[in-house]
Amino acid sequence: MTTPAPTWSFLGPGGTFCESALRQVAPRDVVLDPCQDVPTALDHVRDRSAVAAVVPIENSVEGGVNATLDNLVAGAPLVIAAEMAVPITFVLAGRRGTRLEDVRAISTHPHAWAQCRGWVHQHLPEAVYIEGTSTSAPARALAEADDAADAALDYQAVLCNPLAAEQYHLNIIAGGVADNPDAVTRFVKVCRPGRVGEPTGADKTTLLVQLPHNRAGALLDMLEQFSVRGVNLTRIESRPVGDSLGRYRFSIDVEGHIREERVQAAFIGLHRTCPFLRFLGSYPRLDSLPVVVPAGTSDKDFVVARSWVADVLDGRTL
Ligand SMILES: O=C(O)C(=O)C[C@]1(C(=O)O)C=C[C@@H](O)C=C1
Repeated sequence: MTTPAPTWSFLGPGGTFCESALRQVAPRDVVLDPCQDVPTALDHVRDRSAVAAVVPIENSVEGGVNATLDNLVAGAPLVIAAEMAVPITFVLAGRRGTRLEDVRAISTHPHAWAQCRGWVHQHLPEAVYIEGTSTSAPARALAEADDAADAALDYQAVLCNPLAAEQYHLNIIAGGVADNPDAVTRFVKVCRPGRVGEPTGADKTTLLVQLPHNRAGALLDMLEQFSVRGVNLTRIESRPVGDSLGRYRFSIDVEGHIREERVQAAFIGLHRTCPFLRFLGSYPRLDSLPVVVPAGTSDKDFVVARSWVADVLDGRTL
């Protein structure tokens, strides 16, 4: 009996940067499940119609991707299993015959627009922006618009992945469009939670934590849970809880794996002192750089210290 090919959801349609990220890690026989937005892609993992989703989480120009950060806190728990980075450059593409001077309106994903605003301002200062659900959705719509419907489309060009321009047979009006040529977006592969795997020595852990309300020093106390255990933070972002002003959750990446003692100890401290804590996965870090474990915080240090306590309790140590 052959096992069916796994289905992976992602922000579609085909040709998004998200699909480029998925291709880095998905098995060859993957069944693609392109979704119209990030929450739908994540819900397909929750309802078991997909085994994994690939979604953007952090953009080097725009920062955290709120659609992903907010969904990971809201629905049934999911965990990050891998991270991928995709260098981002755009092309300005249109239907055959469209010239730069014909472009009065451009559609793309808001993050893409944020990364190309300067270029557009310089080359098409009059062009207006039409929001798209992804970089490739307006590309596909432009390609599918027949001449009769063309008048109904309110844009003449899109900013998209060069792969999308190719896939939808659009003409490239301008290539290498980007205000920052080194822009990178970090994507994550997200799965349903299961038994946590083993550490590789070069891991990252993602979590969400909410501070106790209205308490002086609450943020400092939370950060100390990491610093006293030698756990280094690589990202921290605040997101409003949503129910009233002034209440925030923090989305945090730390170096290390939840199977490591010092990371576990930090989680235990947070669990004792914060009203909300969600573990969002321990996974190999992209750059494979081994995590530096400060003196006194290695697993061995914890084991030795615990056995000293056991000796005290048993009356073996004075
Ligand atoms: O629309 C796409 O192609 C996506 O993969 C989404 C996304 C994002 O959310 O940031 C990813 C990379 C680019 O920065 C622009 C858009």
